[in-house]
Amino acid sequence: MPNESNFDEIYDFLSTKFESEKEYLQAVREVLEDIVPIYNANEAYKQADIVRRLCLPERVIYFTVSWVNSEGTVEVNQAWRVQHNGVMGPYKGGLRFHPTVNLSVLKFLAFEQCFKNALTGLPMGGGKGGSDFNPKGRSDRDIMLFCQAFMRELQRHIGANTDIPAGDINVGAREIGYLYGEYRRLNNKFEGVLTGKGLEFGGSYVRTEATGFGLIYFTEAVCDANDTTLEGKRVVVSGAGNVALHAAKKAIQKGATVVTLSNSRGFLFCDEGFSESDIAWAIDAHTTSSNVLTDLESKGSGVWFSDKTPWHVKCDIALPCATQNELHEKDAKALLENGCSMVLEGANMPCSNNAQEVFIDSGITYVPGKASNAGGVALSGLEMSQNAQFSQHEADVLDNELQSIMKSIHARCLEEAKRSAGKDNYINYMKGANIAAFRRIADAMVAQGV
Ligand SMILES: NC(=O)C1=CN([C@@H]2O[C@H](COP(=O)(O)OP(=O)(O)OC[C@H]3O[C@@H](n4cnc5c(N)ncnc54)[C@H](O)[C@@H]3O)[C@@H](O)[C@H]2O)C=CC1
Ligand SMILES: O=C(O)CCC(=O)C(=O)O
Repeated sequence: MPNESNFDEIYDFLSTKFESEKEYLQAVREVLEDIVPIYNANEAYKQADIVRRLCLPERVIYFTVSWVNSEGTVEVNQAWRVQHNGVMGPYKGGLRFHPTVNLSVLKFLAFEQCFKNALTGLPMGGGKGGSDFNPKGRSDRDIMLFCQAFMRELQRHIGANTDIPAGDINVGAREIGYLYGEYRRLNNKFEGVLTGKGLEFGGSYVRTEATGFGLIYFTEAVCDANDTTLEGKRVVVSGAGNVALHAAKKAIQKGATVVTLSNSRGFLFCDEGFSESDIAWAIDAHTTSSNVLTDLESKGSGVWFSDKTPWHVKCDIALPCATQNELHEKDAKALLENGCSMVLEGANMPCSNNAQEVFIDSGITYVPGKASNAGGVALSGLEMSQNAQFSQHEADVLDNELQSIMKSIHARCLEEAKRSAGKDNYINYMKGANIAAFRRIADAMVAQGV
């Protein structure tokens, strides 16, 4: 029996079942509007009830992490791994340690990850995980103890061909090292079960840089499609973590002027643009400093604005690279008023639905993170294949591969956006990304049966 569907029917079904999961519903809503017409036009998709099945995670693992900190006190944290969809390959996606982590946040991230991973063209399904543990201000030893306790639970659900976690907010090289060490000790296996590992134990060159660099390679492809370049463009970046700093570094190398960086406490403004050495310093310091941006100000670079976001700063390009829902409708309007003509997401879902509408209605270029920040997971895919071959490729080879993957993601999105463009010929990258990814996943789901 074919399952004809419409947006309201599916969205109502999900919002009744998961009423309190606002981030998950937001991410699903963003995709559903674009894919329901594609679904309804395809008998095989309808026969297999693809849309409803694709919106629901295949498996959600919940566990409690009880651990003893370095002072001997027992601490208890909540943790999850959402294995959303595995038709394209082993579940793949990062781990986030942050007090705001909950099931809704991880379900939205895992859902988006499936679309992102499909866009890379590599054989990876989508997943995401993490914990409400807050590593800020904790000793190195506490972080190690937490990571070990977390992995003692997680290890039974993952594996190099099953589910391969990586880093995300507050999970970088140090945490991946502790997690990997515990997995190896418990399983007596040296396998590519995590990506983002140290170069000495199966890590890949360019993985650390890949998300931020990939974002700039995608931006270059957009510029190219619009007969322009990054040279001389003013760029507003939010965030001051892995993605933001590597995006800033590559943008500067391409001749752009990066005028802001930010964190949850405010933003740093540098009218003449940060130098490459400012950013190199911040890349070294950001995991140990309690506020790398005020430290940068103390070194004479930029002016710090407490409790403010960077969206009212004049720019040509905005790159939100911090966290979800950091850019709202009023911020989108401020960016437009100040001449911004391109917004490309480095973070996952940083723009609210209303902000996205402002960009799209105004006709400026807006690219969702599932396309523009896919460089990180793409390089993770390359780390997995290096691990499977027990090999390690050179940095320049991997950087070239990253550039070519970002170009082909851009081409896939552009092709679908052109195909679905209205009379105004607006290139809707969000629609292009959603549809291009959906077709790949839906075809794989049909092929694998119900
Ligand atoms: N690390 C990776 O490879 C990838 C990360 N992402 C996404 O990029 C974003 C940033 O991740 P990373 O740079 O890896 O994390 P990170 O932990 O290195 O940096 C996060 C940055 O965001 C800032 N931040 C966090 N919450 C904030 C808030 N409420 N308001 C303003 N700033 C806030 C932090 O101060 C920090 O500067 C996240 O949305 C993540 O999901 C996406 C693709 C891959
Ligand atoms: O490298 C990975 O596996 C995941 C990266 C990630 O979490 C993301 O793309 O949001």
